[in-house]
Amino acid sequence: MIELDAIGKRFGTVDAVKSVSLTVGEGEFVSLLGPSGCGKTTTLRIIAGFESPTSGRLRIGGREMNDVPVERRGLSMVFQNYALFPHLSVFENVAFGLRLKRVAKPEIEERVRKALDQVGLAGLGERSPRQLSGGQQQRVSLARGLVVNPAVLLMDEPLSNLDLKLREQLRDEIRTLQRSLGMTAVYVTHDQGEAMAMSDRIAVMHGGGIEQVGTPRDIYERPSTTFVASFIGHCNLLPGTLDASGRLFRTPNGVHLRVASGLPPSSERGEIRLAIRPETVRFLADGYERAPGDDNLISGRVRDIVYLGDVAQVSVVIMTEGGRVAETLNAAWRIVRGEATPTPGDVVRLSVATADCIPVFDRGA
Ligand SMILES: Nc1ncnc2c1ncn2[C@@H]1O[C@H](COP(=O)(O)OP(=O)(O)OP(=O)(O)O)[C@@H](O)[C@H]1O
Repeated sequence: MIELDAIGKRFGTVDAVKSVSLTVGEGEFVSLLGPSGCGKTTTLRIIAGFESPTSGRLRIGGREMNDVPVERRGLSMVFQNYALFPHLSVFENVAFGLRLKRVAKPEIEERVRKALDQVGLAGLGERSPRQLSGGQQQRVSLARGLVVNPAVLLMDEPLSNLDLKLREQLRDEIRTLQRSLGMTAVYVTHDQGEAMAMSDRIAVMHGGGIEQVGTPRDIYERPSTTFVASFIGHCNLLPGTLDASGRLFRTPNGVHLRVASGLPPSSERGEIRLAIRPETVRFLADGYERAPGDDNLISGRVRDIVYLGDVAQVSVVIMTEGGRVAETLNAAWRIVRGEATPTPGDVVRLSVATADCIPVFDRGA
């Protein structure tokens, strides 16, 4: 449905977007996720037609769009700040696009009522936007986007002005509506939880480029770059090098870990690190001298423990076979009521599956 082919955008000397290629399928919900300034809004504005790319091609529904004006692209955009007309009623705000298109009056009536109904605002059409809460105002702007039956709905941080509870409620509503209408959606956010909960796929952006595209689960469980591993959730990132087979990782302090394969060709790689999610580290019962199956066995001493309610974050200083002190590894200890947790100074044995030791590389911004 949407194809970005090596899209770039330069403002003066700033490369806001660098050779972004991305395909969004019909009916798919894709998020552009990344920190402030990484180029996600600019990418969305290029899809919308508010900015023209400096390089690359954009196609929507198979049609070249580079020179097509905003209003002929068949899409709607929902903004962070709602962008409602304060002097028009809720009804008129939603009807605005239809009036521009000279849709007949009775049809406008019907479509606006339906759109207000879809976003849970039935009966509030005569109010002024000023008489609505932030969440209700964002619902109006969503209804205004939906009422024109767009092939594509673009959303730029639509929930970031709302409080947490409302954000969670609205994100579920938007997702349900998008699915039931079968609309294609591109959603910009810097909130990883939002991207995870809503998206079919996530494109993680950094420094104007895409670092990785994948399902929320791919991105979390199989990060391919250092940035993705650290931006999404918590992650240990051990320094070190891979041997020639690509299956054994060595840290500068002499810790050896067998790893998952699957790094891209060496030409693309910068510095390598080993990504290990804390919850994939298992604590072995006393007396274990070997890790189960093919897993890595790690011995260490507990340095610190932080209680977080459902889990405790345990930082363990790894000890090499020669008894030397090496890198620190954070592990998540699942709290069970009434059971003791490790305490600082304890010697522990840990195991991590080979498949959960993931070499990642630094793509560089
Ligand atoms: N009109 C503009 N003129 C000059 N520079 C711009 C313009 N718009 C964006 N930029 C720059 O391009 C880069 C990317 O901006 P963009 O707004 O796309 O990032 P973003 O990821 O959406 O960030 P945020 O979450 O803060 O909105 C930034 O360095 C920004 O300062």
